Amino acid sequence: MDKSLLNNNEYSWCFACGKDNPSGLHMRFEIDDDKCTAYFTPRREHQSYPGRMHGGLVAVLLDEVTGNYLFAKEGKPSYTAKIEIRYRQPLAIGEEVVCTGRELKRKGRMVEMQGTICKKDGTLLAECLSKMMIVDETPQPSRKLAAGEGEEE
Ligand SMILES: CCCCC/C=C\C/C=C\C/C=C\C/C=C\CCCC(=O)SCCNC(=O)CCNC(=O)[C@H](O)C(C)(C)COP(=O)(O)OP(=O)(O)OC[C@H]1O[C@@H](n2cnc3c(N)ncnc32)[C@H](O)[C@@H]1OP(=O)(O)O
Repeated sequence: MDKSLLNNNEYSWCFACGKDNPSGLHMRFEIDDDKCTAYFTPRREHQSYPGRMHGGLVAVLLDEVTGNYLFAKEGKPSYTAKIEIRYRQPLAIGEEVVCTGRELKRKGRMVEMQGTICKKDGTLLAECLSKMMIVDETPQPSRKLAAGEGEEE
């Protein structure tokens, strides 16, 4: 993998894992041969209805853990082309969960991924099936940001 990509200043603003994004989730990952794992504890600012994590942010956890597995394996970014989520049980605010991403199969540049989120006792809370397209180019920042516009005043 080209480690210089990971030190790219723009990448460090990723909402899910970017270390410089003050509004981000700051996810961290462990990569094995066949899977990526992330541990995450939803906080109050991630809430939808009282006590439960917002479903859109649950989708971020699944999207990121699958995308990270593919990036670690390929050394290239991939874009989410499709993601289908089954929300089985709520993710409780303050309770750590285990997120896992794996590859199921691929055809050309399109890779089918599976993501799961479980409680520490193994109870399945949410799962996804997604399609990710591997890309050769390095994603570019928006022209406005590159020109120094679009930052907060
Ligand atoms: C500035 C520097 C930054 C540096 C960063 C560098 C590195 C990053 C480092 C680390 C990354 C680490 C981890 C990543 C973690 C998480 C990942 C997050 C991912 C995202 O958060 S990402 C944002 C949301 N996402 C998008 O923003 C995608 C928008 N979209 C597109 O960009 C295009 O849409 C694209 C590329 C998907 C495809 O476009 P395309 O032009 O390449 O391909 P095309 O459309 O021609 O399709 C070719 C064949 O795929 C089939 N096909 C297409 N789509 C399909 C679908 N959904 N279902 C079934 N089949 C499909 C067609 O039917 C055709 O099939 P056939 O050839 O048989 O006809």
